[in-house]
Amino acid sequence: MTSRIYVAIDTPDLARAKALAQRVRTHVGGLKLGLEFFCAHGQAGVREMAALGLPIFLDLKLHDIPNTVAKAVQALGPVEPAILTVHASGGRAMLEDAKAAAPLGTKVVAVTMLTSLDALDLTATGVTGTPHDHVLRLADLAAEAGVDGIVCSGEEVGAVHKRWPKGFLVVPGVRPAGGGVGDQKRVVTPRAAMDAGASILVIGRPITQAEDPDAAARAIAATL
Ligand SMILES: O=c1ccn([C@@H]2O[C@H](COP(=O)(O)O)[C@@H](O)[C@H]2O)c(=O)[nH]1
Repeated sequence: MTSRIYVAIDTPDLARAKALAQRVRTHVGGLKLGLEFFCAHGQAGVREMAALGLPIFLDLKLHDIPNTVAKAVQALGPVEPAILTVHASGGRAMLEDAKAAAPLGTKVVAVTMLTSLDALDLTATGVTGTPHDHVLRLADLAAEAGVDGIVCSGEEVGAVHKRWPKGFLVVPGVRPAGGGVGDQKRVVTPRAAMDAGASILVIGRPITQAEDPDAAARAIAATL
């Protein structure tokens, strides 16, 4: 069975990105490339990573007015990522236009509340209510707009899965039991996220910063 782990290759170093991907490829289902990689290497870099033969998750978290996001999604069309992120808080029209502009085979998923934020951070941005409520509100908006799914933490994924059983639910901010959390605040274990209904997990540093990334990926995969 294909692994549900997408490894976050967060580095501006193309050679290191390729080497990491090659080391862990038998234990992961795809490669997640984010802002750090894309700002350094753009679409040419994405193509080089895609040539390794694993699905590409392009995590650019697009967030702008509908026309600008739609044009950006269109411009990304040639790389045909398997998954592409936009921010749910961009609003319904932006989400609809992003989905309409994406290639047919690309899942557009909407980031709800970053896993690096907690309740205090949310309040500080002027949003009232709990992270749970906020994520569910944005998940409903994403479903109504017709995108394929959302990104949320493992703390909310169970509730979202109940409301949107067919939604493609992406969970980052996962950490093996006892592992360092770094800048992540809403964290669960990989197993807990899968049990709650995650479609895929995004895992970066617990694999890429490990002394032996291959062994780390294998150990995490064995818990699923
Ligand atoms: O809410 C979000 C959305 C995206 N991410 C991304 O996932 C990885 C997580 O990396 P770790 O090293 O496992 O913390 C990273 O690329 C983020 O940009 C997220 O963490 N939270």
